[in-house]
Amino acid sequence: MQANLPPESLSCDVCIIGGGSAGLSAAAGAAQLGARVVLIERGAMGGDCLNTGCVPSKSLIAAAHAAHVFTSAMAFGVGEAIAPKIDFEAVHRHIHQVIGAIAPHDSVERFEGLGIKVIKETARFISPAELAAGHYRITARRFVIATGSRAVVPPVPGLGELGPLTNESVFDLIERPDHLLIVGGGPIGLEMAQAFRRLGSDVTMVDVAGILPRDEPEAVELIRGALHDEGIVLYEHAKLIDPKKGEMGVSATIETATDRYEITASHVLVAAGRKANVEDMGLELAGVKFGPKGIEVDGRLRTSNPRIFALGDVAGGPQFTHIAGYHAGIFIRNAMFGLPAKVDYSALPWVTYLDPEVAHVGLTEAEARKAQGEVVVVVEHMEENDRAQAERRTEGFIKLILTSKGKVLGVTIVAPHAGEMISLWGLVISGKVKLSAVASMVAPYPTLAEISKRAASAYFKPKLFGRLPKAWVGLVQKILP
Ligand SMILES: Cc1cc2nc3c(=O)[nH]c(=O)nc-3n(C[C@H](O)[C@H](O)[C@H](O)COP(=O)(O)OP(=O)(O)OC[C@H]3O[C@@H](n4cnc5c(N)ncnc54)[C@H](O)[C@@H]3O)c2cc1C
Ligand SMILES: NC(=O)c1ccc[n+]([C@@H]2O[C@H](COP(=O)([O-])OP(=O)(O)OC[C@H]3O[C@@H](n4cnc5c(N)ncnc54)[C@H](O)[C@@H]3O)[C@@H](O)[C@H]2O)c1
Repeated sequence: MQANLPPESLSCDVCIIGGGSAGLSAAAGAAQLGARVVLIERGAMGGDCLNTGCVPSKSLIAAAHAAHVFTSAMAFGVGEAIAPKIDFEAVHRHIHQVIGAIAPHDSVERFEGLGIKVIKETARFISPAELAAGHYRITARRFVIATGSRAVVPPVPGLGELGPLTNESVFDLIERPDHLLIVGGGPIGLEMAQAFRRLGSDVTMVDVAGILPRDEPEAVELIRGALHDEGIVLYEHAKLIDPKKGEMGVSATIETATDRYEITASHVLVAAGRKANVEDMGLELAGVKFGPKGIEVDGRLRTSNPRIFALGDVAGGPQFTHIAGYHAGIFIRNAMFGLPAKVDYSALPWVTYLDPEVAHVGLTEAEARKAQGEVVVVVEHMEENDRAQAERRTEGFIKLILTSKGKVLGVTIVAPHAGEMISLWGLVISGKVKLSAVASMVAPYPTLAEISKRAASAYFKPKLFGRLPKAWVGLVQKILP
């Protein structure tokens, strides 16, 4: 913060608010194309993903996976049934070492090295074409709002007063919670539930609706069972009532359609959805419209002020780091190359990093039926996959949603490393690759990824081994010497 300095005017081609995944990608792209770029970030460079989101959560999950190996190795004849000793301070150190290892990539120094002026201040529009950040007054040909989102504390009386953990504080814990109560069963809540459970915490989760509402019901069912088997207590379609500080930490009532449960927990984590960061930014002065979901944008990510774009979580669409990067690409094509590029989410992938992972791309069966009417569904189970058998991980499946002509509309995979396997299907959808290409590819044996070839082949099986091919083969065999 540079206090009491006289106002300094800056003029640039692109001024970006927010140094998270969206803002950093847009800044790097524009600067490398020769634009004069100013980037304003009030907090830590890297935003949520690096500091309080993807990176710490996946690091915690990696620690939890290591712990789980101890208790699951017996099935292979390895070890004995003992819970591993968890040094939670060392887990915390591991998480922050990983953040530290990635941080230079998102650092002020790296971006200054690209010729970008980085200002560590809070930005606020003062007119449709000017903003203030500290003592700077900045005018730009184009502005980008990439201010991200934050956790919502739902309006449950008493919950806010508890000062619950959110993604901003949970990775700062240096002591393992004895009993973690998680409010919200979306991807954040579930990933944290399994990770903390595997590291030895008791975990109770409550969701007003059902868990993972955007995923295929079969995937949700499988995950529900897996979490239950690991000892996570899950209340769905349930209400949290009257949480308050008690002797054990926090006490509360959970009410389902049929029962009421009194619970106590040592810590509460809120993971009940996100709110776009739109406040106190002078958006009204800039003529930028916004609503409860975030800033209103058109297909080219332009706001109601055509000089100003909104990217990433703040733009009210899907909230993923890869979408923030994708948005930055759309901005670059529009603002730098003058191309009318529009967002297209038809090949949008997402992965929930549970064990097994739940990976999806494109439409779900319900969405496809709504959009297309009739669809063809192919399901192949991991039981049929030799590698899954060898690794004793046969619980998952792949589900393809196809048109009657075999065009791929959507795919879900539930399996270890499903997130690594889903990219193939993203390419199939976005590149309009034929299903027959997947069916005829040579997949290395034995890999979990063979399940994709198997599912694609299953679609052609009735045609391949049907009456006509048989008749043809019969004829050819008569002719062949
Ligand atoms: C626990 C958790 C786990 C996640 N895991 C995954 C995952 O595995 N995979 C995935 O794809 N996504 C994941 N996400 C989502 C992902 O983190 C976000 O979608 C992504 O970080 C959004 O990037 P962004 O640039 O839009 O916003 P952010 O990263 O939030 O960046 C916005 C930046 O703007 C700054 N800012 C805000 N207002 C101002 C202002 N007025 N002036 C100056 N600066 C300002 C903020 O300080 C912040 O640094 C996860 C999120 C959470 C919370
Ligand atoms: N693996 C990933 O890619 C990943 C991981 C974490 C987060 N994210 C991103 O972050 C976003 C936010 O995640 P999230 O899990 O916070 O939100 P979410 O909106 O996905 O899920 C929130 C859940 O909280 C429940 N809920 C809402 N109010 C409640 C209340 N009063 N009591 C109990 N439950 C309540 C909802 O029913 C819902 O199931 C996701 O949409 C995703 O885009 C991605």
